[in-house]
Amino acid sequence: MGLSRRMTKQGPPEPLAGESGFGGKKRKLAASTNGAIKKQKKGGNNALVGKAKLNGEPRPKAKQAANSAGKKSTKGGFRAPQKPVKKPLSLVHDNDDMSDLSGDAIDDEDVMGNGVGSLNDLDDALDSDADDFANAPSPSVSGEEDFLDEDQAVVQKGVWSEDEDSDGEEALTAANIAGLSQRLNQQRAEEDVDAEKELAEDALQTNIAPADLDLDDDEEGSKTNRLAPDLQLLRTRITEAVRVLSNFKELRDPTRSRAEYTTAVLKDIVAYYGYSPFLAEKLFGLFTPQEALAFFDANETPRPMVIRTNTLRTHRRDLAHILINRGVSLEPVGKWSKVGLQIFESQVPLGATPEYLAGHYILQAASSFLPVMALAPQEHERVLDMAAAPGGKTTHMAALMKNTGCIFANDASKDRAKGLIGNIHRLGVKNTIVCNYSALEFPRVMGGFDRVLLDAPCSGTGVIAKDPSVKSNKTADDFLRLPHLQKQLLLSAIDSVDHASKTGGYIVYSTCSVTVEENEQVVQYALNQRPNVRLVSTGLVFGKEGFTKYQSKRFHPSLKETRRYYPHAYNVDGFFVAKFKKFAPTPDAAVKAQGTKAEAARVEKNAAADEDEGGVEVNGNHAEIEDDEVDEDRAEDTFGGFDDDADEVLIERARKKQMRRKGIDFRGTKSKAVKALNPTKAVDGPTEEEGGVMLVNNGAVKENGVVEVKDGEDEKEKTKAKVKPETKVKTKGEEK
Ligand SMILES: C[S@@+](CC[C@H](N)C(=O)[O-])C[C@H]1O[C@@H](n2cnc3c(N)ncnc32)[C@H](O)[C@@H]1O
Repeated sequence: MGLSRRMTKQGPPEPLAGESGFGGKKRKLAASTNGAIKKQKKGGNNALVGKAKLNGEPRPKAKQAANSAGKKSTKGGFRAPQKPVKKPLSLVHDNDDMSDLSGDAIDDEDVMGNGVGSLNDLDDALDSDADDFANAPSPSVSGEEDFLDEDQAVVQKGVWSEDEDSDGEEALTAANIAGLSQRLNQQRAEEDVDAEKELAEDALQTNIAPADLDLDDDEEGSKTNRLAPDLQLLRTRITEAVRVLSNFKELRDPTRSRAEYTTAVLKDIVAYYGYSPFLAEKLFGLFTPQEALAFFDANETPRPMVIRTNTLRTHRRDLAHILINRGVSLEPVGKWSKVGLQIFESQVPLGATPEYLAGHYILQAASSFLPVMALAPQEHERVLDMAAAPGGKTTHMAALMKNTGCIFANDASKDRAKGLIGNIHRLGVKNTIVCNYSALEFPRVMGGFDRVLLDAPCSGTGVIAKDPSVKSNKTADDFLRLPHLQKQLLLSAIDSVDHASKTGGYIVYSTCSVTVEENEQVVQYALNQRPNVRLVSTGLVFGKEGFTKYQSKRFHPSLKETRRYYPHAYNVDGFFVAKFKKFAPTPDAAVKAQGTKAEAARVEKNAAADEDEGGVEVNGNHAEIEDDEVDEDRAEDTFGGFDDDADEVLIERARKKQMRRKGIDFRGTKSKAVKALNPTKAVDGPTEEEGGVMLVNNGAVKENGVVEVKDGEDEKEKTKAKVKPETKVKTKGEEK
C-alpha cells in the first residue's frame, strides 16, 4: 500500500480551547494534503526529499532547516531523534494557520518518545523548491520574452528606455520582477475565477433540485451566492452554538433554552458531517459540546498508519532501518509501545514489501495494541482469543508469549478465520490453534484458560474515520442488539477462565466503539451477573477513565479502572478496554444456564429458519425453554445465566418503533422478529486490522453496513446434533 499522505503524529493534542484547536481547518487540510505532497529520492541512502506544491505552484521559501539532509546524524542505524516540524503542514495551505493541527499531537514528547526524524526531509524539499525560485538567474534581455506576455513586454520596453543609460542591469531585474509578479497576479486572478465557477457548478449540481435549474443568469447568480457558503454557514453556526453552550450562563440569548440550542446545533451537525440524527445525538451526549465538536472533526481525518513489528521475526530497530532505506518515513509510535512504528510517508506499498511478506510486521491500528497490552499474556500460558479474525491481536499475543504455551484463536466467521490463518503463517506463529465456533459456546467447547481476550463485535463508532458509513447506518436497534450479544459473550469469556490459574485468571473486554451501551453497560452487566470477578487496572499508561455515571445511569465505582480512547484526544481509533480478574469459580449451574440459553437460542434460530412467516410464537421472549432443572439451579445460585428477557423486551420495542417509523405494520412480521432477536448471530463492526479490510463469508449478509455472520449449513447441522435431549424449544402449536 503506497502512502503519499503526511500524517499527524500519534499522541494527545493540546487541551481543547475554542475553535482554533479543531474545526473546519482539518477538513481543509485533509482535502489539500490529498495527493498534494510528493516525495523524491535524492542523494544517498536515507535522504528523502519532498516537494510540497499546491495546485502545481511552488510554495514560498521555507526557513533553512538546521538539520537539512546533509546534516542528519545517525545513531545505531536509526536517524537521530528529531522533532517533526510543523512547517510542512502549514505550508500546504498558505492562508490557514495549520500549526495547531500539526502541532497538537506532534509536540507531546512524553507520549511520542524517540523520533526517527524523517519529517525534516519535507522541510528540505521545501527549501530546495524555494531556493530554485529565489536563486533563479536574472533573465537576460534576450530571454525576457520567455517570461513576459505581449502587453507586459510593452510596459517593459518603456522601463528599458528610461533606465537604459543609468543602471540597465538593475532596471532589467526590477522590470522582470514587476512583470513576473504582474503575470502571477493575473494567473491567480484567472484561477480564482475558475475556482469560483467550479464552486458555483458544484453547488448547482448538489444543492438545487433540478426544477430550480431553469433560471436566467441573474437568478442563477443570486441562487449560487445563497447556496455556495452553506457549509461555511453551518460551521459558523455550530461553532457559535458550541461556544454558547460551553458558557451558557454568560453567553446565552435569554429567550432561548439550552435544549433549543442543543437541538439547533445537532441539526447543523447532522447536515454538516452527515450523521443520522440518532447517532449525532448519541455521540454528542458523550462529551462536553466543545469536545464533541473535536470528536466529530477528528472523525473527518484518517488516523496515522501504524505497523507493529513482529518480534518473533525481527527487532523494531532493524525493521525501521530497512524500511527507511526503502524510502519509508517513520517514527516509533510512542513511548507506550515497543513495537509500533508510525508511517508518515512511503514510496513503497507497505503491504507488499519483502519484509511484509516475510512477516516482519503487520499493518495494525495503534489502538489495537492496547487490549493485548492490557491482557499481558505470559509465556507458557493457555489463552483464548474469542473473536480473533483477522488475527492482529492473536499474533501480537503469540509474540509476547514468544511462541510458547497455547493460544486458541476462535472466530465465528469461517471466511474471516482464513485471513487469521494467513496472518498466523506469515508472521511465524506456532503456538496457536484456530477454531470456528460462536464464542457463546465457550466454555463448553473448552475452558480453564489462564487468560481470555474478548475483542467484541461492535458498532464501530470509534472507527468512523475508517468507515464513514457508520455515521448513517446505525439504528437504535443496533445499540440494543449488539450489547445483548456483547453481554452474552462477556459472560462466556468469564466462565472460560480458570480462577485458580497460577499466573493469570484475567479477562480483557474491548470494543472499537465509544458508546456507553457497548462498554460500561456491558461491563456493569457482567459485574452484576458474575460476582466472582472484579475490575482491575488495565496497566495502560494513557486513556481516559470509563464512566461511573452517565446521564441517569450509575455504574460501579470500579468502572474508573476501564479506559476510553478517542481520536481527538490521542489521535488513535476510538476504543474501550476493561480488564477483569476472576477470583472464584462460576458455579456449574450458571455456566450450564448460560450455555443452555445460548443453545436454545441457536435451536430457535434454526427452527425459525424452517418456519413460514408468522409461524413462531414471540412474546418479547425467545421461545420458552423446557428445562426445569436450569431454573432450579438458577434459583439456588446468586449467579445467573444470561438474562435474555430484559434485553429482548427492549429490542422488540425498538424494532417495532423502527418499523412504525418506516411505516411498516410489524404485526405481520413475526418470524422476522425472531431473526432480529436472535442473539447467536455473529455481528461484526468494522475491523481495525490490515487496513480495515472486511471479509464477508458466503453465509454473511451485509445489512445496513453491519456484517452479520450467519452460521453456514454445516454449522447448522452441527448445532442440531449438539442439542441436548432435555433442551426443547416450543414453538406455537407444538405439543408439550
Ligand atoms: C472486532 S473483530 C475482531 C478483530 C480481532 N480481534 C483482531 O484483532 O484482528 C470482531 C470479530 O468477531 C467475530 N464474531 C462476531 N460474532 C462472533 C461470535 N458470536 N463468536 C465469535 N466471533 C464472533 C467477527 O467475525 C469478527 O471477526
